[in-house]
Amino acid sequence: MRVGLTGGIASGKSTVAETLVGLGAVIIDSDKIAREVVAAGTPGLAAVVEEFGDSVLTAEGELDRGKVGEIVFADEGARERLNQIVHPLVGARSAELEEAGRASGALVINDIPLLVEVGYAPFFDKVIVVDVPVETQVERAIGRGMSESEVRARIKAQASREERLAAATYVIDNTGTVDELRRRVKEIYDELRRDVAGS
Ligand SMILES: CC(C)(COP(=O)(O)OP(=O)(O)OC[C@H]1O[C@@H](n2cnc3c(N)ncnc32)[C@H](O)[C@@H]1O)[C@@H](O)C(=O)NCCC(=O)NCCS
Ligand SMILES: Nc1ncnc2c1ncn2[C@@H]1O[C@H](COP(=O)(O)OP(=O)(O)OP(=O)(O)O)[C@@H](O)[C@H]1O
Repeated sequence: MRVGLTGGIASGKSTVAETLVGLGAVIIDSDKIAREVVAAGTPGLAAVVEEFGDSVLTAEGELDRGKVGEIVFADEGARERLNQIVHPLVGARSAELEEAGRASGALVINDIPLLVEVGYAPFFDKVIVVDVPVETQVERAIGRGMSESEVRARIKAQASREERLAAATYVIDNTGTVDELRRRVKEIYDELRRDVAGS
């Protein structure tokens, strides 16, 4: 059984993922893998530099993420070109990790912020969507140090709430407290474990 976890920026995915790990699940974190595949010295980084030029590198030869963010969240064409380089690399690495996780007998959950945007929903048996209103996303992202314009540009580059909810098997409403969130996550985890045991 393939399980995906998604939600817009600052919706609470990492908090959900951390709770799932505490319950015994293995999480495959696409954001983390997306950083690894463009780390210094990787073919992924070389491909990004070929497309966007040397100016996206820091003095230390790493990807200047702030700069790339400024470019791609203001220009859909540039974002598409970056996605086309990074997403296949993330997909390949995720598949390897998923196989290893499954071999351990744990429930494996793919945390993919762009699951709906990239059209992956049909490849998952269950999709967990973390849902909050846009204004809550903005508030929480600002609380974590992002500027309002940065967060709104990212939200504009993502699926709408409605599009995400249409793909959901389970919806996690994260407008309450973190304790409430954790309780809902436990319910879903228990149900998924029962499903796996019964299949
Ligand atoms: C543009 C980059 C360099 C900005 O890096 P930065 O460190 O500021 O952000 P980070 O990677 O931590 O992403 C934060 C959040 O931004 C949003 N986001 C990131 N990339 C995208 C994208 N291509 N489209 C829409 N939203 C995105 C997601 O909600 C993500 O959780 C980076 O996000 C990137 O390489 N994006 C392309 C790869 C990608 O799609 N990653 C997301 C999941 S695979
Ligand atoms: N129920 C909640 N009440 C208040 N704050 C919350 C709640 N859930 C999460 N947060 C806070 O909101 C912020 C975003 O949460 P989190 O990092 O889990 O989201 P995310 O979807 O993983 O974000 P990103 O898309 O940036 O990776 C964090 O600072 C987190 O502590």
